[in-house]
Amino acid sequence: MAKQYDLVVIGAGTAAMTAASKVRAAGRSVAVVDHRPFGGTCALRGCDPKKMLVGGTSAVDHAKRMRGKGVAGEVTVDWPELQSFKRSFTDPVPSKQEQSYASKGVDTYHGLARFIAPNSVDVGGVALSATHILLASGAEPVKLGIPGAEYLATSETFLNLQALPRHIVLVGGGYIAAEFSNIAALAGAKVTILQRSDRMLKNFDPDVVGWLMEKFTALGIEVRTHAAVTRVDRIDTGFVVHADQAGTPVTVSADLVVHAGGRAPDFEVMDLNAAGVQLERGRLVLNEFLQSVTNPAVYAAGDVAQRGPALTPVSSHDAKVAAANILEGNHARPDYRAVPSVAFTQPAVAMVGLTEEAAKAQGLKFRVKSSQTAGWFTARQAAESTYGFKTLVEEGTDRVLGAHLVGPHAEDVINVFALAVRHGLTSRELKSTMFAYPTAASDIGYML
Ligand SMILES: Cc1cc2nc3c(=O)[nH]c(=O)nc-3n(C[C@H](O)[C@H](O)[C@H](O)COP(=O)(O)OP(=O)(O)OC[C@H]3O[C@@H](n4cnc5c(N)ncnc54)[C@H](O)[C@@H]3O)c2cc1C
Ligand SMILES: NC(=O)c1ccc[n+]([C@@H]2O[C@H](COP(=O)([O-])OP(=O)(O)OC[C@H]3O[C@@H](n4cnc5c(N)ncnc54)[C@H](O)[C@@H]3O)[C@@H](O)[C@H]2O)c1
Repeated sequence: MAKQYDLVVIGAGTAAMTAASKVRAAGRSVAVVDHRPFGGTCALRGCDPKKMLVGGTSAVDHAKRMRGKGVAGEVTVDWPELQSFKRSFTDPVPSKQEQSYASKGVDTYHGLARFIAPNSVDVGGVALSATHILLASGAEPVKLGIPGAEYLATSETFLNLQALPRHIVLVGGGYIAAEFSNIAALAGAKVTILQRSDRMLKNFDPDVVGWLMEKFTALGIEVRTHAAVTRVDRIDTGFVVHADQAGTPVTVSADLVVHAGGRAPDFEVMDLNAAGVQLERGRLVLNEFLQSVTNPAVYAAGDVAQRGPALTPVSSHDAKVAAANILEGNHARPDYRAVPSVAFTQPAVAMVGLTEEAAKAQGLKFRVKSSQTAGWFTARQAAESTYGFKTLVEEGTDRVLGAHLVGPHAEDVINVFALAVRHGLTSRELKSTMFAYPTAASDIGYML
């Protein structure tokens, strides 16, 4: 006989923890299912382990920048030690998460969840039925559909490398390529990025990314744009990556080839047909309440929902919305205004709100202020030559529409702009705010 719950959550990542906790706190019975260690992508295979590695490589970058300015000697990354440092965070995550679920009275199941009926899933021979089922099953690297794709290492493999290969090729030029190239280059590897588009980090402002590319060059990272990877061959000494670079076939040899070509949900294993959950062009068909339009028992949150950007804060935001609708009936809608986004390069690049292109497309009248500011104190004090910004402010209302930053502490300063954009603060209000000095946030007034 099937075990009965008010809510079954598929996945045990960020979205799952938020939704399960909220629904359980309201007194409902909840089960969480994952076929991998509990904790999900961000804590185990994404944001957090990545940032632990960045902790080491950014220290090396800073030491290098300060050489001849009061810091002497060679500082290098000890990769195995840095990996141990990372594991000091990641290793305890699954048991902590399971303890957290247990302490809340949430049941946990290990195995792949597969629908067997509109309200039921099978997990390794155990049937779970529920009034509601939340898909919080995240995303996986997309299938690149090229010969030799099986030779590509995933981002997870890269984050767990016990030894750093000499030459790494990254297939793709988005977030993962930007961040991993910096980690690998600062740890001593030769890095080549093969990016199909005309530039890296397409979500970010082109000028700001252009300034960042100068730093990539300084780090020795080779970025090839208009280079679509078409095939990967395995040879005795490693791999040969074939690409079509602006119509010309090129090859690059590598010791490791890493998939950085995008992520998408994998619905195959879940058998959505058995639940009557409709997909359209690879996406769940959801209403404004994050509920399946064809099976009202099913909601979705986070990367699997593909509604907001595939970022951790969006997963928890979606989960709060879905939990509220499950508990109280449909009334909450996700609000994706001003989701800040950061690529943790050296230095970080960050954005929030509208790009110039998007603001123009919306027919808005706005002023742009933009400058490279390596001469400002924030950059000089950090001995960082890459520092710049672009801000968009609406004419008439004076509302801050968007901010695009690259430089020391951009990953933190962007949150102040996020507050302004989300809550409709004006440029005047931001400029009249006192920020502690000397901090990078104290530059905000000059950026507007
Ligand atoms: C390398 C990397 C770095 C990143 N860095 C950042 C960052 O710095 N900042 C940021 O905001 N975002 C970052 N992200 C994105 C972020 O990790 C995701 O947006 C977020 O973790 C998604 O959370 P989620 O709860 O939606 O899904 P996940 O955390 O992916 O959880 C889904 C879980 O569902 C399980 N699952 C899937 N199918 C089934 C099934 N059928 N049965 C049972 N279990 C199943 C999976 O095993 C997985 O554990 C990064 C991603 C990657 C890959
Ligand atoms: N700091 C962060 O917030 C962070 C970090 C890492 C990942 N993420 C999340 O994970 C997602 C996946 O990251 P990602 O970097 O894999 O994807 P991405 O979508 O950021 O970039 C993928 C890039 O790969 C290119 N590409 C695809 N196939 C290619 C091919 N055959 N040859 C050459 N280029 C090819 C695409 O043109 C695209 O520009 C991100 O979209 C983001 O949501 C976030």
